[in-house]
Order: sequence, then structure tokens, then C-alpha cells
Amino acid sequence: MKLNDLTQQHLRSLGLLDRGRLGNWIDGVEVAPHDGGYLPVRDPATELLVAEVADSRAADIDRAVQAARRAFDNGAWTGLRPAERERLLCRLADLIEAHGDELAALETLETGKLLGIARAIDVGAGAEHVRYMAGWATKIEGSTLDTSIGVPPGTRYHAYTQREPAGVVAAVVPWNFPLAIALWKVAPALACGCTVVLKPAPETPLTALRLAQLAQEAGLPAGVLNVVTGGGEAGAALVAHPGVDKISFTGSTAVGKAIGHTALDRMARFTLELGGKSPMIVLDDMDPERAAQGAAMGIFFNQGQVCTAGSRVYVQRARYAQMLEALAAQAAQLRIGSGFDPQTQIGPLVSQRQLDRVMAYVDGARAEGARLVAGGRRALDGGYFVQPTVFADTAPDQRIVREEIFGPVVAVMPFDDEDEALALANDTPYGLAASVWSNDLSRVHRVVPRLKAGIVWVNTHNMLDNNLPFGGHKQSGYGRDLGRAAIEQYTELKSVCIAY
Ligand SMILES: NC(=O)c1ccc[n+]([C@@H]2O[C@H](COP(=O)([O-])OP(=O)(O)OC[C@H]3O[C@@H](n4cnc5c(N)ncnc54)[C@H](O)[C@@H]3O)[C@@H](O)[C@H]2O)c1
Ligand SMILES: O=S(=O)(O)c1ccc(CO)cc1
Repeated sequence: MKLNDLTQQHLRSLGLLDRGRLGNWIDGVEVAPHDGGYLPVRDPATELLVAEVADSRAADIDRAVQAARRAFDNGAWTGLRPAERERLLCRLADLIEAHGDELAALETLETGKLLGIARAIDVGAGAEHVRYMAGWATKIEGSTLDTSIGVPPGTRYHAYTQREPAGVVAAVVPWNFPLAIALWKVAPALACGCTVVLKPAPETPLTALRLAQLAQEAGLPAGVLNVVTGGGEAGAALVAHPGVDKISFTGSTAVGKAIGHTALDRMARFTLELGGKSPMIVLDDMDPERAAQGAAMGIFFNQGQVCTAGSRVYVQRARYAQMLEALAAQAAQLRIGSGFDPQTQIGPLVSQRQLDRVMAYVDGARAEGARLVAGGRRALDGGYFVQPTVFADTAPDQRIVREEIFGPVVAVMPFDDEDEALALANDTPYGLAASVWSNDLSRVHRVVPRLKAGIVWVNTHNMLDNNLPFGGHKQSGYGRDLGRAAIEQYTELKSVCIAY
């Protein structure tokens, strides 16, 4: 199969055709894998091979961690004045923006996502995030304390706390927002004076490798940001490496738990951003058309490959039929196609594996007796496309209600009162996000505190901000990305006590 004309035209204009084989980025240079081979990177819209990247093994990981260790220990980055780190990170943000067309095209090429989303979120919000975190480099502070122990008599103490960089950071990221999520980890780590080994998902390594080159162009010293490509084996070797002080992972809950165990064995610090099964609660004072629009955005944005996707929608019974009809109509209208086509609203899923996984959930839901009201089939010829799919009247114990699908599939269910809505919404091991849809402030204030989720939206869904800490309750994670909270994740607190 050939790259479709649109993709080809777009990539040729940016000089991105025929990327060939790409090695790891270690210590400021491209390095071929030591003993592993190469992994294919495919365009999900056409299934065509677009590049091959290193399938890294322990020796490659060791080389990258050693480079990051040297760069940390020699003080070339950590020892810089914070204002200088800020300046270099701002330069990196400028370069990300200056190469925005290229980075967005690479992101669409490897994920299949809409070019507009790649431009706005992975590139636009990503660059803003680097700038936001650069600002923190000069604002990391501790506190002074008045100690009054008075032992031995006559001795006084002056005490203070300071935050120090956590050390060498292993950042392991997924494929849904490859550049944005990489930057959520790389930017605060670098702002705090850490050095980084970044491992992107095997499906989406291209923007991470380009980011490392841009970091060098921005003036970051060699070894400060290293990128190793590969799959689970590479990730496992990285997080188990004794030279890694801090692990920052975004991905599935199963892998996150395994990483947590590995980290605890040597007491490495860790942040885990994991899966979700996020509920939307629509109260009966809400306009069902508006709620349906919100639900469509909540579940179909990025083909549902969003960890906060609103994949369970609970609607108060008086509005249930209307809202279901409106949501099904919206799902049926969405235009499916290449992410490079500006008319497209739903692109392909990221891989054959993800397509098979999502279709297994859809087929399983049918077999379990869920009522299909929209979609339910693969779309187009070739490529990993799935129709936006709506199931109704699903039961709390069905797999599409309990398990994370990570695709454009939503289950819509009725409820009678707020207590029932909250019981259903909280009936999950996950606790990443939730949304409430109502214009009645008293009802909103009653419901929000009772939702067990790291972020709760009111009359919106999937909205993140660089300033707003993001992470999960329950099995959706440990620690936080974004905002000031992220700075705490990449620093160690030290107390200093001086007798005088
Ligand atoms: N909470 C969040 O912020 C957030 C954001 C996006 C995605 N996610 C989650 O990510 C998942 C989808 O992404 P995925 O399929 O790439 O997840 P995944 O857990 O399979 O892989 C994530 C990353 O971990 C690596 N990896 C796999 N096995 C590993 C191991 N044993 N040790 C170390 N690294 C390993 C992968 O190569 C990849 O880079 C979903 O569950 C989704 O909810 C969470
Ligand atoms: O990383 S994710 O949680 O999947 C995510 C959610 C929302 C957005 C857009 O605001 C980006 C990434």
C-alpha cells in the first residue's frame, strides 16, 4: 500500500519522506543500537512503514543512563545558574514553535491524530509548557525555621529547607500525546536541574528523537537529554537501572504497578500517571443537546485515546432518551479520514494492536447484550479506523463499563438521583477524571467533593492546563504532572540545621 497522496504531499513539503533508520540519541550524538535490531514505525492511516528506530537493549540503556549520570555529576547543567537554565529552556520552547509544522506532521504521521490537534496540543501547548516550567527554574525555594530546642543550653539554631534536583530521571511515555506527555516530564525535570533519559512508546518515537536534537540546538549540554527507543524490554531495563534516581511514567496501570515495585526495591522516586475509566454525570437541569456535544468531545477527541476520556456517561432518567439520541446523531456525523485532511474529525487508531483491542471490546459488548446505537464497525479500507461507537443500557458489570478501552467507544446509562449517580461513577478501581454537567451550583457543589477523581470538570471535559496539577486517585496514579506540583516531583527536600 502506498502513502496516500495527502500524506505524501505534506511530508515532501517538509522534507520528511524517507526517514530511514534512526538510532538513539545519547550524549549529544545519534548512536546505532549495540546488539538489538530496529523496530518499524508505521503510519496508522495507511499502514505504510515510515521509519525504523533502534530496538534498544540493556547495553544501549546503560550507555544512555551513564551519559545522563555524567552530565548530572559534572555540574554542566545542575551547576548552571537557574536563570541560565530558564534561558536555555525558553530557547528550546522557541525552537519547538519554530519547528511546529514539522513536529506536528511527524506527530500526525506516527499517531494518526488530526494535524490541528498535534499543532495545538503536542506542539503549541507543549512549547508553552516548556516555557511555564522554565519559569520555575528561578522560583524553587525552601523555607527558614525558627528552631527553639535550646539544647545544650545557650545553643541557638538557624534552620532552613532547600529543594535539590532529584538526579537522573527516566521518563517513560505512551503513544497518545507523545510530544506533549514527554514534555510534561522533560521540562520540569530539566528546570529542576535533573538530567533525563526519555523512552518514547515504540509506535511513536519520531518527535522524541527530534526533540533531543532541538535541545542540543538550544544549547543544552550533551547528555542532559537522551532518548532511547524501544518497547517494554527497553522500558523495563531503564527503570531497573541503578543509575536512575527518579522514574516518571505515563501508561497503563498494569505496567505502572510493575514499575512501582521495581522502583521500591531500591527506593527510587517515582511518579505514575496511569489509566482511567472516567465518568460524566449529566443532571436533569442540563440541556441534553449541550451535554451530548460535551460527551462527544469527551469520548471522541483523539479517537478516545485519551486517558481522561469520558467513556461512561450517566444521564438522569428524565433526559436520558433525548441525550442518547443527540449523542448517537453526533457520532454518526463525524467525518472519518486521514489526520492530514483538514475535513477529518476522526482519524485512525494508533496501531493494529489497538484496533484489535478496541474491536474486541465492541464485539464483546454486543455479545454481552449491550444495545448498539451508533457505530460498532471498522471504517474505510485499510488503516486502523473505527467508527465512533455508542452503546446504551449497559450494565455496571459489563467489560465495556469496567475496563479502559482507549478508543472511541462510550457506554451511556440512566440514573434516578445523585446518590445513585455517585455510586455508579465511583464504582471503579480508577480515579483519574470525572465531569459533572449541570447549571445548578448547589447540585454541583454537592456532587464534586464526592467524586473520587484527581480532576473534576464542570460543564466541560478533557481540559488540562500547564498550571493545573494532573494525576490520579486510586489506581490511576501516584504523584502529579503539571503545575507547581510537578516541581516537587523532581526535587528532594533537604533540611539544614546550623548551630550557633
Ligand atoms: N494518566 C495519564 O496521564 C495517562 C496519559 C496517557 C495515557 N495513559 C495510559 O497509557 C495507556 C496507553 O498507553 P500504552 O499502551 O503505551 O501503555 P503501556 O503501559 O503499554 O506503555 C507505556 C510505555 O511504557 C513502556 N513499557 C511497557 N512495558 C514496560 C515495562 N515493563 N517497564 C517499563 N516500561 C514499559 C512502553 O514501551 C511505553 O513507552 C492507557 O492505559 C492510558 O490510560 C495515562
Ligand atoms: O494525557 S492525557 O490525559 O491523555 C490528555 C488529556 C487531555 C489532553 C488535552 O487537554 C491531552 C492529554
